[in-house]
Amino acid sequence: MTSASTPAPAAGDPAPPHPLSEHLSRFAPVSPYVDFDRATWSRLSEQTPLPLTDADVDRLRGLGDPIDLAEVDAVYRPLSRLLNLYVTATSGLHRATSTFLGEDPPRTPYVIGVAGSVAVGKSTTARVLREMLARWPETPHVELITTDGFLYPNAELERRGLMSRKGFPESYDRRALIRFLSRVKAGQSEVRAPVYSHVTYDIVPDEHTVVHRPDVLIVEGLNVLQPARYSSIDESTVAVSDFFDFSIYVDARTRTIRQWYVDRFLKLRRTAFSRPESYFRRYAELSDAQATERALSIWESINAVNLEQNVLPTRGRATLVMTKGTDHAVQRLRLRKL
Ligand SMILES: Nc1ncnc2c1ncn2[C@@H]1O[C@H](COP(=O)(O)OP(=O)(O)O)[C@@H](O)[C@H]1O
Ligand SMILES: CC(C)(COP(=O)(O)O)[C@@H](O)C(=O)NCCC(=O)O
Repeated sequence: MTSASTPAPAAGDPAPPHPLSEHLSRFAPVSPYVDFDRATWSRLSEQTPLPLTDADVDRLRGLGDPIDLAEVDAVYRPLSRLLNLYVTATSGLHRATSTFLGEDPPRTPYVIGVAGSVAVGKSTTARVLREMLARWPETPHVELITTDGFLYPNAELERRGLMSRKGFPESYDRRALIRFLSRVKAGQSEVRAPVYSHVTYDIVPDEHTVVHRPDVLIVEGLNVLQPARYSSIDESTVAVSDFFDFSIYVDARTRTIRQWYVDRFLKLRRTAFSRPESYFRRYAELSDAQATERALSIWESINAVNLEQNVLPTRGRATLVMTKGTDHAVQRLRLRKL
């Protein structure tokens, strides 16, 4: 009912404020993110050239990830432009600090973390970004490491009772990873990281990747956004993410990722699992139904638990959250503005 002193709203007038709106807005959390749908995001960098070709994307695509040039154009072109702006701004900030201190330190690498569940496609995201960023004249030298190299070797995981918790935060040598990152950030000319093999399911003895003072280092792994853990034995409470200048969380619904994990497991039977040195050799002979059952059991007992308990809770710490749909295409992007 409308009273005589309150004229009826005309069509097109804004809705009157809810009587409690002022009160409620005082308590409503302000999102630190600005939200984009795919189309709005893709329009953000129309002037930026796309440096990759179909052949490049074919080479970078991970197993089970159907990424194509249209996806790179819509999602990664704006992202590489944004990162180029951030890299330039950050190096200006470092120069200001050096001027203030009267020092001439080595150039500090710009470090980008890529987090998300097992099988969500972090590797493809990290590889495409590496390629795109290396095409900018400011950052020709981009290196990529995955945190699986810092998992404890299986013998040590067994000693600690952690063989069924591979990928959980406690299965990594966190101090070694932090040592590695501080050396890279300090501009050391050669920093070594251990190597993990998905085929032997273990650290490769006596093998290392060497990072040579990159302009940008991309660090990809499940747990890279974990907060520091305080421990009275380990006096360091530094987190891996303290070394990041930017971080990306690759996201999708859990039930979608579970399907991707199962699909990939079925494909791996014909490739990696059938190699004589494969830890999963016994799975190569399984029927589709048996392999699906095995994959679901690994997913539910290890990867889903880790996702829910450790990985998903770190999503809100990322600078950018990229959310994929069931077809792997990124549908939504949230960029931290606060
Ligand atoms: N059992 C396996 N054998 C061989 N390669 C694997 C196996 N599991 C995963 N991979 C590969 O290892 C890489 C990392 O996988 P994962 O940690 O699940 O991250 P993501 O799928 O998010 O990139 C991917 O390229 C994937 O195809
Ligand atoms: C090696 C991984 C822990 C991922 O390591 P990351 O590079 O993300 O640190 C993961 O891919 C894995 O193998 N998890 C064990 C359970 C499984 O086989 O799915």
